[in-house]
Amino acid sequence: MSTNVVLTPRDPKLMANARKYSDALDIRITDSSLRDGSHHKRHQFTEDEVRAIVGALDEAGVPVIEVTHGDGLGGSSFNYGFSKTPEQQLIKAAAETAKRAKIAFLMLPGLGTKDDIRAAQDNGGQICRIATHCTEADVSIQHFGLARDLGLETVGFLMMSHSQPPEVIAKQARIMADAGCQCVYVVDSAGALVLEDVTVRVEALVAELGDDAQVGFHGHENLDIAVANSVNAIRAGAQQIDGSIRRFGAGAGNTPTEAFVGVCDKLGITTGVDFMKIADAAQDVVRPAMPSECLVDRSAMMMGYAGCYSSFLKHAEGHAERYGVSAAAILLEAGSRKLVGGQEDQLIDIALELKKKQDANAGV
Ligand SMILES: CC[C@H](O)CC(=O)C(=O)O
Ligand SMILES: [Mn+2]
Repeated sequence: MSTNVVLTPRDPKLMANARKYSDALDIRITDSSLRDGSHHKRHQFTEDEVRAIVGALDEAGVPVIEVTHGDGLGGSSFNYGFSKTPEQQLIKAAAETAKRAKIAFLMLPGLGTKDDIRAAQDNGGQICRIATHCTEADVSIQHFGLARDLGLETVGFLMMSHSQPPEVIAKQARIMADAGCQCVYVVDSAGALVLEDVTVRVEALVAELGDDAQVGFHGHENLDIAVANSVNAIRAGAQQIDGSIRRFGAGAGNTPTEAFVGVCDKLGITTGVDFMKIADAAQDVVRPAMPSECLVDRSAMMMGYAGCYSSFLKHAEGHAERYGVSAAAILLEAGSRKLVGGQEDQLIDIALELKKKQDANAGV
């Protein structure tokens, strides 16, 4: 367990790397509300909402803004939920609106294609974020190769990082870095990592990657500690951190960008984001575009507790209503079965099994 209690002085080589990718900021924040928040919004973003949110984030100084369907390029489908507005149109609107921020997009190999990456770049996307389950980094190799050939900046997402020990995800991070990934993220998809769980994973990646690639952290708020987890990630050497303004993300949402910026200000960690402006943006621009607040409610807590993929929440709520069972019970069971993204259909099986048990208990 780490004994770090203050911001770790960085290796000068890593800091040089940070300057290369992060414009001399201590850490670089990526706001994911227009991608991770797409889950909470059931993929119903309009172009006007994207322009308004990008404008406000850009004005506040957020350096990177991610825009895509919640499940990444090509996610608009029966299984994941159809987008109201084609994501490529939203990426284009974001790129047209941003004056300073770079626009990032997410893709999961097998769901998005190489042509989707090319289209996103044509529409103004500059950072290609490629996500795999944390034991399957090898499926991203050709996509990182393409992204680098196209001159895109690259980020890798090791999803469900709570489910594997540090040494396993460090080896997976090495696969991504060798394939051309410039920053590998520990992704706490379930919001299940608790404080030192983050520290040891980030430290393992930093040790493995050295100055070959940066390390990032993407948190979820299901157990209400995403800001603290993100600070731990920085102390362990992470140089890129994801937030979502107003926590607008899957499950209980992500690390709230505005609170995180405030905490960084107080800790002397430079983000380049103006706290007053981001606080205003959260309240005045982003909240009106949200269908509801992202809450640490019973279902969200079950996801963090059981290690369940945050984007299952809306699917589980739909099945719970349809079959008259508890969404929290579906999510708890999905966590114990270790379901991963792409297995959304199995939530229906769980709901039906719960219904059968419930009916049997009631003598139906
Ligand atoms: C694309 C699926 C997923 O929402 C990516 C992500 O943000 C996570 O795993 O937390
Ligand atoms: Mn997420």
